[in-house]
Amino acid sequence: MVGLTHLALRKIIREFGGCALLSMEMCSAKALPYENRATSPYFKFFEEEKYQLICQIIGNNPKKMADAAKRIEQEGLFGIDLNFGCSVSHIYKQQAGAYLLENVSLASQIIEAVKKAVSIPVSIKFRLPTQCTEKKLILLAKMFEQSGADFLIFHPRIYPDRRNRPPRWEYISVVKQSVSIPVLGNGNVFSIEDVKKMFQQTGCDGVALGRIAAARPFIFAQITQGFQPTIQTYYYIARKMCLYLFEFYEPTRALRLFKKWLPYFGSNFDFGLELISILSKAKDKNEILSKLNKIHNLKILNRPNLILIGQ
Ligand SMILES: Cc1cc2nc3c(=O)[nH]c(=O)nc-3n(C[C@H](O)[C@H](O)[C@H](O)COP(=O)(O)O)c2cc1C
Repeated sequence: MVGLTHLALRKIIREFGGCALLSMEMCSAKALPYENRATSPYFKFFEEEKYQLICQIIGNNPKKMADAAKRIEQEGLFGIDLNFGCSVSHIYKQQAGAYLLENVSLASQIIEAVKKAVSIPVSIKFRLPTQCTEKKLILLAKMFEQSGADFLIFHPRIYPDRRNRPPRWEYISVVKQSVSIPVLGNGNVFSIEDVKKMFQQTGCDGVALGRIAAARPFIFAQITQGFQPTIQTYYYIARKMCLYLFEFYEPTRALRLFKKWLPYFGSNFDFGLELISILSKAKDKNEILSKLNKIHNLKILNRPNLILIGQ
């Protein structure tokens, strides 16, 4: 997730534990072969997370996507995810992301080229195509499988649906039933109960968590290991997020990333907007930490208020 699944968030998630696979921030396929890990703001990872790390690439040129995939394999990461789901308008206009759902032949060429170039797992992250019918969705999922995808991550929203419309989980079942490769469902899963519901209602093989992972990085440990957070857990996360961001990134970027993360963190609390407003006025690491020290009496919501947050 752009601006969210950076080194700092991933490190906090890994420290709590319980997560199977993690995704980096999306990388441009065109740029990726030339990225320098020491200076790139996106193509950054720790040695110890490589075994569970997926790098998502975006682009529409089969050769460039294959070259990017080779670099990811050479770096020793777990897998490659092809972004066929991004609906942000400048990406769509460049005929990449969700646009590829409307050009099935090019999408298929990309998957085939990437699969031919590497032997690590290749997944497809996609959403509902426009003017979606069940038939169109089934054909699409089958095409992904036939072209060589190892698993699918499906977010059942149509381009350009906004986030206030709920994802249509019933379409996850349609995808699941049309292929024999694993299907991970995604969309508005914000609690253990939601995870259970998604498995039960859709028959999916796994669940991909987005915004809740930023709001509650312990969610994986909570689901798979019974971790019980306390109010102190939340203060700890905010402090760690600040310290890690300023350790891993230069100060301007670190401050920007901290502020980008704040609405997700704030969504956990009653009067979260007030918390966001206080912390977003901070101008550097010390100010964030000192403001955090002065925040007391946070009231945790059972369910974070994430529905309207996001791009
Ligand atoms: C800030 C932000 C950045 C995102 N960036 C990406 C991205 O780079 N690639 C991607 O496949 N999805 C991206 N997404 C979409 C999420 O992966 C996910 O599909 C969506 O948020 C729905 O899942 P959720 O309800 O669990 O958050 C992004 C979402 C947000 C809010």
